[in-house]
Amino acid sequence: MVRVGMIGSGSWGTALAWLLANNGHEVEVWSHKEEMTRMFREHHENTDKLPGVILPENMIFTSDLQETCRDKDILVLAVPSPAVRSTAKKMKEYIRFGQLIVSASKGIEEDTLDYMTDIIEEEIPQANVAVLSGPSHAEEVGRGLPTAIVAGARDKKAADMVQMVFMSPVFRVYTSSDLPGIQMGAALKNVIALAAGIADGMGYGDNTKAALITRGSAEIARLGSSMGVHMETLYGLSGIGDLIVTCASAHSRNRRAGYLMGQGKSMEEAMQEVRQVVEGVYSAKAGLKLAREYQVEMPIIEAVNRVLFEDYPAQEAVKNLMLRDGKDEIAEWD
Ligand SMILES: NC(=O)C1=CN([C@@H]2O[C@H](COP(=O)(O)OP(=O)(O)OC[C@H]3O[C@@H](n4cnc5c(N)ncnc54)[C@H](O)[C@@H]3O)[C@@H](O)[C@H]2O)C=CC1
Ligand SMILES: O=C(CO)COP(=O)(O)O
Repeated sequence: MVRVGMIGSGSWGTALAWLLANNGHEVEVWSHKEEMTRMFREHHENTDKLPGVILPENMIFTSDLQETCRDKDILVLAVPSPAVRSTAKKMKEYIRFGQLIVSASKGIEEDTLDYMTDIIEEEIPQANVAVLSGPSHAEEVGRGLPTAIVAGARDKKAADMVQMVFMSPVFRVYTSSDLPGIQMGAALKNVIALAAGIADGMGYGDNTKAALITRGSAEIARLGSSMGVHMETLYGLSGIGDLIVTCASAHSRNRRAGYLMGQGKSMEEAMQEVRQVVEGVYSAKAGLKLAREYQVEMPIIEAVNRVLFEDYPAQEAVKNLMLRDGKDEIAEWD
């Protein structure tokens, strides 16, 4: 048994708290709003974001960050990516040297192009930072449906610890040393999911979606190759695995937001209707910035940016993608 502090109690923090409690760990859940803590204390359930997943009677809920960080073997940070830096800043003074913090958020910070683990390391230099990522919708993890995921850390001991704590008969955890690769795949798959959702919303078919998933994966791999991440990671659970689930699943918020936009809603309207964090909207500009910095062609990521931020009609974006100059898939002719 280990003591876990869950920082963030949206759908993902709630599902992970449920999983960890089922694994026999002592879990304390921090919410940034008192009203959320009251909801948890009253119902032992996140009635707003993950209804139906009942948390144990003895689980502690609080809005006191210091209390959640104190005396914990592991802290899991599961807030939306735009809140990771500000939350880490607040946590800093409560973290002891070498305390393990696992990032469960998916995104790339737009201004700095930092991954979530970079942000945590910058803000809390005394912490030992890891990441947990992969195809893992909270709605399914919270029902105990078999899921496989990756735990990444610089240090093997930390990755092993995360594997040991999270692993269960319904939650299989692989370890990895490729922190950048895991987080690049996790952030950029959300942008491709917006494109897949837009295509669905416009009434296009499975051929279109398969093309977007495959060519989206080629874009991410091209960038990854220029940035020196491992291709195995991008073709692994946190890369292609998460890309598949987010583009295909009925649970996906990014796909759903895209769908609404494909049906003619604005980005703001779609985000409001989804009511849960749509991380692809925050990672889209970061993806485009990386493409430019590393001089890599990423036409789908570029098209999503135009549709999201320039009011560019999705029909035109699709036409442009289809009518780009003909390209090779492989070009090793004799
Ligand atoms: N939901 C899922 O299936 C999965 C989500 N994730 C990642 O987990 C992260 C959190 O997502 P969800 O829990 O799904 O979001 P959610 O939309 O279910 O909940 C977000 C929660 O964050 C809270 N929040 C908003 N601003 C905050 C702040 N400044 N400080 C602290 N909390 C704040 C909101 O009150 C809300 O409870 C995201 O980066 C997401 O990509 C990762 C894997 C699976
Ligand atoms: O990252 C996630 C699942 O792995 C959640 O994001 P989506 O809900 O957009 O798929």
